[in-house]
Amino acid sequence: MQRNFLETDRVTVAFGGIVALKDVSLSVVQGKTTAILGPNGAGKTTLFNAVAGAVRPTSGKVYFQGADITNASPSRRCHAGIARTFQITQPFGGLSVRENVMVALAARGVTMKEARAEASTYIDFVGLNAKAEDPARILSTGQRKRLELARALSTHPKLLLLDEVTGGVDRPSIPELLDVIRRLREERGITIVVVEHNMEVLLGLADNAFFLNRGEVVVTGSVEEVADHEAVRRIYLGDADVAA
Ligand SMILES: Nc1ncnc2c1ncn2[C@@H]1O[C@H](COP(=O)(O)OP(=O)(O)OP(=O)(O)O)[C@@H](O)[C@H]1O
Repeated sequence: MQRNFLETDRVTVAFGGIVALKDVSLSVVQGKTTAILGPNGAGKTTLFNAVAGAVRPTSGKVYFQGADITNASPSRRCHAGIARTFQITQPFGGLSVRENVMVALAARGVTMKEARAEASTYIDFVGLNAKAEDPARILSTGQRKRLELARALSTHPKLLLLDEVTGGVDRPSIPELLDVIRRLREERGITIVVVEHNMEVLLGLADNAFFLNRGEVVVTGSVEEVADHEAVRRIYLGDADVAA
């Protein structure tokens, strides 16, 4: 059976009595940017965790590049080309931007000399050259997000899961962050899945979207179709629950 680049096949994740995901079938096309939308507690982070390997589905399967990775460890998935960023960025505050990227590279076992050279490439890519020797703790939220992207690049990802891309980022800094994300796809061929609340951002960034509510996919389609869907508009305008 021909499978898409990333697929979840009827994935259910239950934490005791709480069903965080219920029969979620997600399909991500290589080279496209896919958005995951939904109100608080809809299951977006749990879906990322199930793809990255931080949680195991209670039932269902996860496929990446045609291979069943449902039971693969997070490090095996990382090795296969899956990387993620987090809602709350966690750089080593006392280390410089350059050192933060080098630490990520060292985890891959490269020499210090190679790590320094490769780190420069990624720091340049995300536009943090001027901050390379500054400690990460003095970076703005937007700069931290870009540092996180540089760190993610060090794993040579084919698929990048971005949680709350613009969350906490001041408005004027959003365009340059989005520009980096677009270039990840255009120049590095990385397939991107984003969780993002800002509809304006999504319309300029994503091709397809999946809208989750209470752990279930309730709307899918192009990002424009999903943004225009009545249930989605209701949630975004009033934060009401679709099932209510
Ligand atoms: N480790 C866990 N143990 C118990 N319940 C959990 C766990 N992780 C998530 N949940 C529950 O699963 C549901 C989905 O949570 P999840 O964090 O995936 O939603 P989300 O869409 O990412 O929400 P937000 O937008 O607030 O980040 C919630 O009810 C949450 O409380």
